[in-house]
Amino acid sequence: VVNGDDAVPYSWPWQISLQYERDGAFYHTCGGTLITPIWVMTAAHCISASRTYEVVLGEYDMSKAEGSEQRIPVNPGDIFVHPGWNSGCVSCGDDIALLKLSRSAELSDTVQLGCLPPPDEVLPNGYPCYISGWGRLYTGGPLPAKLQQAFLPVVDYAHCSQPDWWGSTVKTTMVCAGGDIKAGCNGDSGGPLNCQAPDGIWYVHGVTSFVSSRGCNTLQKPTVFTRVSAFEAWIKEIITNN
Ligand SMILES: CC(C)c1ccc(NC(=O)[C@H](Cc2ccccc2)NC(=O)[C@H](CCCC[NH3+])NC(=O)C(F)(F)F)cc1
Repeated sequence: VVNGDDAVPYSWPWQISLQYERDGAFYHTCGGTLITPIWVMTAAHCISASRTYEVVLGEYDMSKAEGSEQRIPVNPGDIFVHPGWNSGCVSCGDDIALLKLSRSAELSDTVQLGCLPPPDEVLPNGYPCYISGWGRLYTGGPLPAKLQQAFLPVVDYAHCSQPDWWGSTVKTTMVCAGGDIKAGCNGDSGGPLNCQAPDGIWYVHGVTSFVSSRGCNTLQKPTVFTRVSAFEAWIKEIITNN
């Protein structure tokens, strides 16, 4: 997250860290959202068939063990990438995947479920949301130890698809947010776009998908998210049948 702040510890208790194994150690590669005690929602582009993954819940400061972490392996056969995803075409969309955990997460005040928005709900321009993640602090920069967050207002499709914004790269199955000096960055992929409803409930409206290859916080190139409300039938189908 570029130009964000340290989140209040465990204030986004559905945020997870997706980690892959290399030479016997695990490394953060993407964010994700716990949506049921055994299902995590992340980005399809986070998944490589050849890798072994673990999900870390109840994480805040990556540099120390704080007692609330739960490390749960993901079995290779329990990774469901959206059938429409094309790894050579991030702008084609469908950048969403579901991971079934090998055991149930224990819910607590540091590990909670993220709520899915009403199906097909599209937020208006300027709606206040927050991105959270352990992605780079600036383009090419370091990963933070503590979970970061940044205020990222929604840029509606009418604005986001303007020629000098994302043009035809953005689709209606995506949500844009930001476009100023705050942005997601590598390592935030797969994580949530958190938006509070009038009744005070937080909903996860986006899965962090892409930023401009000219740099994470490029003006008029808002961070682009998979629009969760466009994929609820698929999410329900996968969770019901597996
Ligand atoms: C034109 C369109 C096809 C398009 C193609 C690629 C991109 N962006 C990118 O490829 C930039 C490149 C980059 C590297 C380093 C720093 C900043 C940006 N990376 C990204 O946007 C990667 C997803 C890449 C998926 C494809 N392999 N996502 C992210 O970094 C995140 F965190 F924002 F989700 C954006 C749009």
